[in-house]
Amino acid sequence: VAAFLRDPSSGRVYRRGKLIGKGAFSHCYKLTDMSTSAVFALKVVPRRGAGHLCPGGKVEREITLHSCLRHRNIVAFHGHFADRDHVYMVLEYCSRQSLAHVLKARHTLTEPEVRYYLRGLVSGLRYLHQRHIVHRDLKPSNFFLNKNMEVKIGDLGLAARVGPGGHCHRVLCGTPNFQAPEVISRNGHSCQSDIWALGCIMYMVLTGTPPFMAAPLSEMYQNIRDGHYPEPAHLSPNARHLIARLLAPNPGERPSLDHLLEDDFFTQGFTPDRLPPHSCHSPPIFTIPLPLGRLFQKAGQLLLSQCRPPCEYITHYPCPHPQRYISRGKQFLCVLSLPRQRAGHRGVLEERPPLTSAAPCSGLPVQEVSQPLGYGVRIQNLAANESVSTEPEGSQKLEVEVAIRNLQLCLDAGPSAIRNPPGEQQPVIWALKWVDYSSKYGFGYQLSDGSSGVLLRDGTHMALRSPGGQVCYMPDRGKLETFTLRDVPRLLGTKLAVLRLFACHMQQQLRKEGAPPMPTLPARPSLCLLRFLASKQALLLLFNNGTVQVSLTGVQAHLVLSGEGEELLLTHWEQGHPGTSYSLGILRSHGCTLATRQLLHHALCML
Ligand SMILES: Nc1ncnc2c1ncn2[C@@H]1O[C@H](COP(=O)(O)OP(=O)(O)OP(=O)(O)O)[C@@H](O)[C@H]1O
Repeated sequence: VAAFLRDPSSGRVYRRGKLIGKGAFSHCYKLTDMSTSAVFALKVVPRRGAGHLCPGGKVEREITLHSCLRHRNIVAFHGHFADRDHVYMVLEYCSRQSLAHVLKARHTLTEPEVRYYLRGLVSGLRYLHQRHIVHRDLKPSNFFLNKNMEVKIGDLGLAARVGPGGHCHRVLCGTPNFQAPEVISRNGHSCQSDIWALGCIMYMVLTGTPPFMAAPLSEMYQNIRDGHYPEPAHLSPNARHLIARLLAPNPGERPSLDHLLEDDFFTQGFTPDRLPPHSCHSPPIFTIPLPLGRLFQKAGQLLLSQCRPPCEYITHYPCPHPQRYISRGKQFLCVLSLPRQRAGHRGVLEERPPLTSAAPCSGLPVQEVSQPLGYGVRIQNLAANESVSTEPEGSQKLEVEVAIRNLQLCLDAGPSAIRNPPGEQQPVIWALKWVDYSSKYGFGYQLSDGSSGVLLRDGTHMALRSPGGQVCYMPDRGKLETFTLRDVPRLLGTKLAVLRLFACHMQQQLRKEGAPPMPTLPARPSLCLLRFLASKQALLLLFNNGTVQVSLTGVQAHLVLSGEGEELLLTHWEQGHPGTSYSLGILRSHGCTLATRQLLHHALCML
């Protein structure tokens, strides 16, 4: 191949660079446009072999199909030309080579990485299928990675258009390990056959080997037809379940690309927005025990820069380190506020937002201290004027009052008893797990119905509802915006990333603890955490539907007050026991134990 090449139709002159690699029919070189210095990959096919540019031939078909595609997850096709000896295709240069190269170095990938790659691949493949094109040769070596670790489907040498029946010619093509049952049975390749290949790839990147690889080939083909593959027992239940769905022998039973990302594997696990380049040769670190490490820090810095303009909200106490703010025995109220600043900026005092006259407690003496991550903390001395109203407009006062009334109702219901009355088991929504990182990002929690939420530092709330992965965002009290995971606006991307980090961490913790499967309860899109309050003995959570949860610190004991009026239900969990619920009527007739009363009382004092 000449050192300089000229595309006769555009007049562009290119300099051929080093050989990147060789395929069965082609060589690939680095290529530089002499006038713009733009770098490309040059795929060179010899004309004597597969490169016959005959109409309907392999190369002709590849060029015809590939040249009209434009998608961020498909290798871009920039042009083609030919000379006497070769056909040249000018392609987007993917400097980090392919997923096959990553696998060679890594052997297996982590689930968050697999979600990341699959999300890109599903997007690119959906684009192809919408244009009635099937790839027919999906495999790690055809998934290219650019400098930013974005994944791109490439090598459309075997791609074909499907006919009106949804199938293309009944030929046996593609890599044998990834061929679908209908392909080896010569029923033709369809979009579902590509989805089968995705299942094989998912299995392979998680376990290190393809699901079907027996020798002789006839035995492997039989396993493919039967959908028999070694059970990857060490993978998470969600991963195994999705693999089984993708590898359904009946093509009609495989999930469609439109619904694939709604599978629990995606909605119940963290998906990074990008991968670090070092993940090509070593596993990226996503889950570091609290504090959740660098990734959180990055997400948090982004969050700080993307949050709406400095907003103040009063912590009645989500303040993580109260002792820091108590000075000379005086009672202080902390007002945390986000400064207008760029991500990564660490200066605080110079950048703090000005006090506005609308600030809830303006007029009081104000002290300032600095915080390492870059937000200002204004401390207001309540002792100066304790009667001042600390409730901002549209506050949570009503919910607090309702919660106090309900706690009081239970306390007043009946006398102390030696043991709790006979209860029943009811499906109750409560927080099984939480992550308090409110000093930087927010308070994340995982509910018993499988959904997770985060009360962010700017007072907004975001939840990921299960099943289906609906994202519910509350920018303000009483306002609810819902999105599918795919449609979440870019502006909310970082908040979603923080929520997913929390969710991933909590799910892993629950898995480690061997938590029982979540019960299926009706989804409540508008359910959100209003406040959390911590004392030395307990954590109290207050939800906007009036539910109050008190969880004892150090001991596995939780009390949840849900419902209202005569429907009020007090549910009690103790280590190793299932939750037991008592109606108000039962409490009235039997009373409750002193321990339960003390917990109720403690919650009342906290509120
Ligand atoms: N757009 C690209 N950017 C960077 N490297 C590429 C690009 N396209 C191909 N390569 C690299 O060039 C080599 C040859 O790729 P090519 O697509 O020609 O063959 P293959 O996919 O490896 O084999 P086959 O054609 O037999 O499936 C591979 O190592 C591949 O990683």
